[in-house]
Amino acid sequence: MANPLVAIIGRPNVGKSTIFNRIIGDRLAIVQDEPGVTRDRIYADAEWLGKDFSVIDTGGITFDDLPLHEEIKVQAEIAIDEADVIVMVTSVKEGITDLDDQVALILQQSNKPVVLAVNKTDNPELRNEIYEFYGLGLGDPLPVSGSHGLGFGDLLDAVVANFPNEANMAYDQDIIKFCLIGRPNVGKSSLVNAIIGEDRVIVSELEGTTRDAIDTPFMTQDGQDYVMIDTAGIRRRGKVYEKTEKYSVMRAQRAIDRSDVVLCVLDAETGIRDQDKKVFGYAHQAGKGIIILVNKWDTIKKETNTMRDFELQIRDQFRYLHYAPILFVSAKTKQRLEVIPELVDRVYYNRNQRVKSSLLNDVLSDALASNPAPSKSGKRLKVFYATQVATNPPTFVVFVNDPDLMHFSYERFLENRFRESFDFYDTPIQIIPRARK
Ligand SMILES: Nc1nc2c(ncn2[C@@H]2O[C@H](COP(=O)(O)OP(=O)(O)OP(=O)(O)O)[C@@H](O)[C@H]2O)c(=O)[nH]1
Ligand SMILES: Nc1nc2c(ncn2[C@@H]2O[C@H](COP(=O)(O)OP(=O)(O)OP(=O)(O)O)[C@@H](O)[C@H]2O)c(=O)[nH]1
Repeated sequence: MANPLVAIIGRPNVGKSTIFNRIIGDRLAIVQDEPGVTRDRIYADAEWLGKDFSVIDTGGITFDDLPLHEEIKVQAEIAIDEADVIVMVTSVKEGITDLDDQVALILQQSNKPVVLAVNKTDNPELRNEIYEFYGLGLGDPLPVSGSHGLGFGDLLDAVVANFPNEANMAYDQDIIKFCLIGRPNVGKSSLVNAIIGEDRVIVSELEGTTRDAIDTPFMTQDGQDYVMIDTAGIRRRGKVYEKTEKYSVMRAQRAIDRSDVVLCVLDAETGIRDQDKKVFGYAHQAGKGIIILVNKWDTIKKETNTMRDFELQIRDQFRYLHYAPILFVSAKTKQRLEVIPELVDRVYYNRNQRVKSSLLNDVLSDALASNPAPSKSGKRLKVFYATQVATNPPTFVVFVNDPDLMHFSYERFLENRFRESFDFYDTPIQIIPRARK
């Protein structure tokens, strides 16, 4: 379940972002009007010959107060700490530079697999010049051209060949994976400690599973296994790069990708900030089950409508999370923390439901009868039938006469009908309109 992570590193201007974009292909074409981290991306999913992985362009994590050669060292450190395979990018145009040598030295001392890409090899003549790159001591240099899209087959073959054994990376299917995300200081670590510290929780070693050192497995007394993914980054404390925003966003994205359910933590004391919206939006886009935790509830003076008003604010500012339950908690007083595992269970269970086609289509016909499909420029949308094609998140293909006639608001209407009729509470639902000939 954890996709292998590939880090792209190299000195400025060698073409890292060009190569990043080539590797992730058209995945940057993200639907507009959706919240989340869409621009200026340094982390994305990719696929090669049926193998899924994630890529990070460490060149995008910059440190204003560091001189260049120090900045590159930190980028290399991030790659070594996080990635399964590192792609070091150089350029045939300039040959080996001092900075290349420094980065190569750091990589040699790590025991991470490195694939060496010699970029800007735009034509066959330039291929003769790549041999000097053996001098970096990182194995065979592979010629690529980011701008012309050359050499990527061999490059990705070499990357994929270095992936760790899949069996070692997967948690068992019935283990519920969740993570806590939120901006610095909202209380993620305190929540983690308070949840794990509960008497009803037994920290288990998940025998037989090689678990990621940054994850915390535990079991509740009813025997349900959980893995808290990337335990709020607490084990990386002390690294220079820990506090930079791009790094923490990347880290959160990766934790979200690996989880079934995401606990989005807000701070009651400071209220909602713009920064909260970015990663919450990503969790929604990734189709995860979402629970909103309002932490530090102990700091708030309560009057009759305090909770209701706060809830209205959340609903207003996070409209796309209309399905997510909200829980007001305190890591300090432990208020309502005991509800969290139950809620995580419920979200997980709901997202994994599979609905019988006959029932689904009964609900669909009722929905169509109560609110007929709209028409657009004289053409009316006809909806024929629906079928559930996936769980976790629940995904439905709806067959129609012309998918272009499916308006967002009608899609939302069907989504809500399905949600209410089948207890798909707390989870995004995906609806894919498809033409039936
Ligand atoms: N000739 C040639 N130019 C390339 C190739 N790939 C990238 N470039 C150019 O090299 C320059 C740098 O490319 P980027 O992808 O921005 O390089 P980068 O390593 O991400 O740079 P930083 O953001 O400074 O770290 C741009 O002008 C690209 O158009 C290539 O394969 N051939
Ligand atoms: N009053 C009150 N304070 C809290 C609560 N939870 C956390 N805090 C305090 O908030 C501060 C930040 O808590 P952390 O748990 O370190 O927050 P974090 O989100 O892990 O922070 P980063 O590691 O910086 O991302 C600490 O001083 C905590 O003691 C709470 O429920 N009530």
